[in-house]
Amino acid sequence: PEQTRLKDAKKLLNKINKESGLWNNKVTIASWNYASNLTKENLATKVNVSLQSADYVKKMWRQVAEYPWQNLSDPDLRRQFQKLSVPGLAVLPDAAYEEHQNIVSSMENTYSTAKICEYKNPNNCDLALEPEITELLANSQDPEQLKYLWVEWRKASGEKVKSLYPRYVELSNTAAQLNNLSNYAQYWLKDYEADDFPEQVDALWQQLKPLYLQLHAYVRRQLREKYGPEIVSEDGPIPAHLLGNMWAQEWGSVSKISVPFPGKQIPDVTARMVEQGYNATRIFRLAEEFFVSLNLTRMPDLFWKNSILEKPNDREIVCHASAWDFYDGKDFRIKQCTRVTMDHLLTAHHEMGHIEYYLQYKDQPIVYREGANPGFHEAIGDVMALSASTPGHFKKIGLLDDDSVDTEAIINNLYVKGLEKIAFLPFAYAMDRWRWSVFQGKIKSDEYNCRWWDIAEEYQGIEPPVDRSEEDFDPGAKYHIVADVEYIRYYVSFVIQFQFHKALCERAGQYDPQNPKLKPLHQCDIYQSKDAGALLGSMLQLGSSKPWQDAMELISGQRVMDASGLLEYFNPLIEWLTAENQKTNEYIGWKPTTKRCVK
Ligand SMILES: C=C(C[SeH])C(=O)N1CCC[C@H]1C(=O)O
Ligand SMILES: [Zn+2]
Repeated sequence: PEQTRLKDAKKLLNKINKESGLWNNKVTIASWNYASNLTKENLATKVNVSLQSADYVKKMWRQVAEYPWQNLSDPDLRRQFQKLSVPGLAVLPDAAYEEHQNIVSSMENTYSTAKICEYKNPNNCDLALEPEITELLANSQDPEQLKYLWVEWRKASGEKVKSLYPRYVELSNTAAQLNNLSNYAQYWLKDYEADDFPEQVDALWQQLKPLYLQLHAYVRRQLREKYGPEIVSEDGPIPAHLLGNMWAQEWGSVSKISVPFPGKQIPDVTARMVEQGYNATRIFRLAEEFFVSLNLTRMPDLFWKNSILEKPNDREIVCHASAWDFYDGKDFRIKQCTRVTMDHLLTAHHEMGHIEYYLQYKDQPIVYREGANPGFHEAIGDVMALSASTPGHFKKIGLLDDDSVDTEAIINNLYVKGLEKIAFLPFAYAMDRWRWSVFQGKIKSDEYNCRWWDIAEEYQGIEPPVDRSEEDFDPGAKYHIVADVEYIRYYVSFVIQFQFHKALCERAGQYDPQNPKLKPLHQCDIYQSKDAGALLGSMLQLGSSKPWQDAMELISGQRVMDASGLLEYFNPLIEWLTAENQKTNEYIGWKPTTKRCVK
């Protein structure tokens, strides 16, 4: 009878839940130990533990496959079994799984330990991406030095892992097929629970591209005025090395030379943070205080004890910021090579958003301890940062004196935010447009690099500072490519975080589209709103126990991703940029690059 079957099913799920919790904890500890001390011994231990864990996963996988769970009457039990039936890479045969682990660890190690020599000083070849190269790229205004850093980083990172990537693709696709999915792109996309998800992503891009074109045209003009028409053309792609970021993924660093109203306040609080003696711990305590003000959960003591918030000077570690769940309901950590800058203050909120999500769903079954979809997990911290980085909030915490909100100040603030949020969209889309095509076999290994630049030109309207070739492997110069981390999650996050922001601002009584007497969306600060915190917390507690459309409906009343929050937030900027580009008769868009990519 059905009751007996349900009782049996729950018993099996409880057993699997307990076992997989223990194995996840062991694997996460071994992964943490390697990522925070990149030695051969720690790598061997990590691979060894994950192979043991994979043996368990394969056994569990077979047990689930033989269990008649598909016709259980309880949809929640079916959902748990469905997730257990697609366990991922661990179902590769041991040798293949070990090879996949070693390839990814090797690519990530190369990236994390890559060094280049100082520009015009071959005696110092100790520059790492974090902090040295990142800071030079953000602050230098010497186009030759910028070109040098851009090229040398790619030689030291991407080019070094080029030979490994085809085998990584092959093994990843094999794993996907063992999981009954056609390729690794489909394996990644399954987490978005929508057959037309790529089309949803493209529809959002069609809606947002006009914003990007206006920002692109305005920034290109500003860079041309700074660096001259020889380097920055009137109607071509923007040379990627001038945008203040190694991957041109966010352009915040060029605000100082391009802000619309230079005399007015620019909300870059880095200098004030340094002046006030901010350090890593104080940055994270400030972020925590924001979550606590919403009546969300504070960081457990273990978090402060086990996290690594500053780059150690006695060993090599993976400096790319990350947040870790150890699946025991107690141990949650961040690893970040924190610098005292506004950018890292925002990143601290981003990472702590992951920890808050872990804390909120820590009592869910293991299979549900993930975001409603991966984009949700990336959005939470950014939603806090949207409030925490308003001029009004910065003034409240003493990081900004002038929080005036006259038109010119508003345009400056939205411009700085737009360089971070609007510029990012085509980059994030391009990242997985390229990888989806690679996993689907539409891009072959002998055209990896030139197709990468076709896509970067098509979506971002950027070009390399020098010709490229298939000797290069520029995708491998970006962390998520070498570390096997899916990226469309960030594109989703940068859209839905404004949907969440709008919903929480309304719940906090800070914003109402029908009431112009309240503040505009971009000035909303949900700080100390227990109502907003309760609404957000109720969504976070779900983990992935419900389809993301249910979680979206709970917080925003909608069951779809919707760009109108982002469009509303940036509306004053879009109007200003459009008018400004008309005034200067700017060419909107870009003609094909003159740079070549040699097959
Ligand atoms: C901060 C993290 C760790 Se989840 C990150 O990788 N981000 C955050 C924004 C986009 C993306 C990147 O750096 O490429
Ligand atoms: Zn993240």
